[in-house]
Amino acid sequence: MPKVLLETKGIKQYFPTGKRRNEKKNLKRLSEKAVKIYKNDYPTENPQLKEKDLLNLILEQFKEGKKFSDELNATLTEYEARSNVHGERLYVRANDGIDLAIFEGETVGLVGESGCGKSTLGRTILKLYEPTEGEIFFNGEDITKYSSNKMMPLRREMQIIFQDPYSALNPRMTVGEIIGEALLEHGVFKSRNDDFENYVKEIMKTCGLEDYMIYRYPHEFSGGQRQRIGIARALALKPKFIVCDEAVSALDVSIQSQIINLLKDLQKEFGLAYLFISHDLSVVKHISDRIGVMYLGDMVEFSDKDSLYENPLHPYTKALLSAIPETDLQKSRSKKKIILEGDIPSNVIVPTGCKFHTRCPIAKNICKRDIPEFREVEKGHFVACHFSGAEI
Ligand SMILES: Nc1ncnc2c1ncn2[C@@H]1O[C@H](COP(=O)(O)OP(=O)(O)OP(=O)(O)O)[C@@H](O)[C@H]1O
Repeated sequence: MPKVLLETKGIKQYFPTGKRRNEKKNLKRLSEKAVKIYKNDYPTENPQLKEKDLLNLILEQFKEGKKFSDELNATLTEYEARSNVHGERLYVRANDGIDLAIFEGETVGLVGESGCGKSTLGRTILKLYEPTEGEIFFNGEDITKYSSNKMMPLRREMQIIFQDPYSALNPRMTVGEIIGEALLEHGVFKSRNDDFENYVKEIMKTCGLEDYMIYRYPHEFSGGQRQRIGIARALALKPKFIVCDEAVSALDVSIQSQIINLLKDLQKEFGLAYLFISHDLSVVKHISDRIGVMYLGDMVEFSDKDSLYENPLHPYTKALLSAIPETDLQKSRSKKKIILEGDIPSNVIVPTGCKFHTRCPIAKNICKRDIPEFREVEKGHFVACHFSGAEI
């Protein structure tokens, strides 16, 4: 049985956005708008009711699933979401209670649309952000409350590779200095002596970089080579765990597969565990053992790779998978495309009930009202949906 290396329990990461102002005005504006549309769409229904009572009636019907016009639906959804915000401040709810376990030597992929909170989770796990709520364990040690000083020895074991190989490397430092910086900081070497240089060259070689590059500057290299430099830097301290945050997204497809193969080789050689963050499900497929799908700060599905691709249970996962292009023409023709309507809602004013209900093709009344539990429906396959697995 593999050992759990990293675990999060109920991680919440809320970023304050400022004071909540004019909320009463907003609600008033929305309720007036809803009543106006309703009166226009159904001029003969309940003309005797006062505005307030009419609004309550409309909201009741909305929750019961009555089909209104798109405009009225959108207005009522926003009204409900805004009524649902408590307290004085508004927050960006980047992570809204995430449980995750990563085993030694495995790769967990994390997918979801831009802004759903993947990077925030990766950074919170590394304690680059303090979590608003929840707990983080590394190697069984509760590191939630560790100060940056106390985190220092653990930093050797937990590293990150960033998306943009162009901006992530200091242009004033040579490749050797970039890769070796952490070695000096952590006292692995006292100075840039011969042993230091040989060690850096060895790491470079492992990452497919040649010796001569050690005295060169990042701008002299291609995107793929720069990403190799970023990987070498992360690897220098021989970590156990690396967060790869969109590590191949900025690269050409052919270079992407080279870097993924390099990451896989390094994993085998050093027994590394990765949290591999990407918005692209076809990239994640090549490297992950297990995959989590995020939507608006929540983990909505989590499972081993095969189960997820062969038997997706959440309508959002199904929609993401249906968007992957098929190379086989036959398969491509028979593949059902699920087009999600509308935009991702704000993660400040979040929808009530299941956050996905505003875009979900199979949403029912309960979805507007009740938050679905994140539950294990098959061994190791978790999903947060009232109608998991239902046909779309
Ligand atoms: N330091 C911060 N302060 C305030 N809000 C933040 C901060 N970092 C992230 N956010 C917000 O949190 C939400 C989640 O962002 P995050 O970068 O984690 O998403 P993501 O899924 O990684 O998206 P992308 O792939 O575009 O980076 C976004 O709405 C973002 O604007």
